[in-house]
Amino acid sequence: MKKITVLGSTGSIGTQTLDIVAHHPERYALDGLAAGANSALLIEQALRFRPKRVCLATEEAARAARAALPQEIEVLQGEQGLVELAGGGDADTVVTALVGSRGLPATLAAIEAGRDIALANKETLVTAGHLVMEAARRRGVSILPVDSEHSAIFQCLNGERREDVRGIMLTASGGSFRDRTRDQLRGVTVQEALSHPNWSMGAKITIDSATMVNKGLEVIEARWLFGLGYDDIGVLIHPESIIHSYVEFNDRSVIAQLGLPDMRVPIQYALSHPERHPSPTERLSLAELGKLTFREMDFDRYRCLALAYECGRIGGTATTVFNAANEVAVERFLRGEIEFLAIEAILQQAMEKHVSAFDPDLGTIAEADQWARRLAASL
Ligand SMILES: NC(=O)C1=CN([C@@H]2O[C@H](COP(=O)(O)OP(=O)(O)OC[C@H]3O[C@@H](n4cnc5c(N)ncnc54)[C@H](OP(=O)(O)O)[C@@H]3O)[C@@H](O)[C@H]2O)C=CC1
Ligand SMILES: CC(=O)[C@@H](O)[C@H](O)COP(=O)(O)O
Ligand SMILES: [Mn+2]
Repeated sequence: MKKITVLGSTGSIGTQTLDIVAHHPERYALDGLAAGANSALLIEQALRFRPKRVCLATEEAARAARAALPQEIEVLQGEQGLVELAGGGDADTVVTALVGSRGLPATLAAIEAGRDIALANKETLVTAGHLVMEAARRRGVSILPVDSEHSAIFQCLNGERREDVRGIMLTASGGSFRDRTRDQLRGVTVQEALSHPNWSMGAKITIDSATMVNKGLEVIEARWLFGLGYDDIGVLIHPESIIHSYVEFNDRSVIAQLGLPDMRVPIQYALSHPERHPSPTERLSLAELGKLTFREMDFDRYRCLALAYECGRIGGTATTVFNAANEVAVERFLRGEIEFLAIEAILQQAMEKHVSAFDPDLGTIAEADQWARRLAASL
């Protein structure tokens, strides 16, 4: 029986992880659950799956959980509670499914405690990839990708020698506005931006997908997960999201991973690796689909992706700043404070003003993150 802790259990990835756990009660049990303020759903999950401990971000939500849950389920609270939940208990794997760089301390705590990480929270790698990967190496823990593209690459690399890899290609749906020109992006609404063509996801990543920041974060995520240079990581628009990514080898062979757009497949693989178990998801029928289409990435149309590559190549705190400025800009767009195209403008300005610090420690990363947040809030 594999014991699992889910950070962000009430979100899109979190609820789908619990779906997988429910589908395989003989294989998986929950050790801990954490959420932000949604105490109602977390209580429901805790009563159903009976973890030993839960954590909520706000005091009010934690109070509600203490009142509703039996005494044997311990209720933790706040950032410190999250770190305790991730690093304590006896989970084999911690699924990092909360959103944003706030996931970093808990991810590091889980790694230090020797837990394997099923990593959805890509912002932690973008913010401090070198620290996360170095801690994982030192503690001998596996970082198993949940992100669909990285799960695809991970599967394609299975049994291959790294020196035989020529490069990887991450596929991108193109997001909510893929059929619009830049001019047509002026005045788009939050509602329009939130309607992703293929995936049902949390609000922040859905906006990231529309700006193509998501693919930028994924390029940086891939750099850390697979140890590749930025010249060897490409992005291709694939509107159907059936080919989740592919690897090209030196002999010109290309190995791709395909499947319907359903995150329960990569989530389950991150938990079952190296085994594969029956899945509660639909089968892919290429005959029914008939055709798959592709478009060259247009870096003038999707300038945020070009910016992400630039930050990645600079390295150090440049990616920390890119991520933090984006988190704030997306929150502001979702609140209706700024236009869609202002997200890109804020990222551009943050990058122009930032002087990257190299090989930053946690303190330097926290400073850069806070600096970028203040700047992005003021622009
Ligand atoms: N959704 C998807 O298909 C994919 C997502 N990812 C990545 O996975 C991560 C999660 O995305 P997604 O599931 O879409 O996001 P959601 O917004 O759906 O869920 C976010 C989760 O984080 C919790 N949370 C928010 N604030 C805090 C906090 N302060 N402390 C603890 N928990 C908190 C939320 O709790 P509450 O409900 O209480 O607010 C919720 O459980 C992101 O990094 C995203 O980029 C990667 C690939 C695909
Ligand atoms: C499901 C998943 O992994 C998302 O990160 C997805 O990639 C978003 O779709 P885009 O290809 O539009 O960014
Ligand atoms: Mn993805």
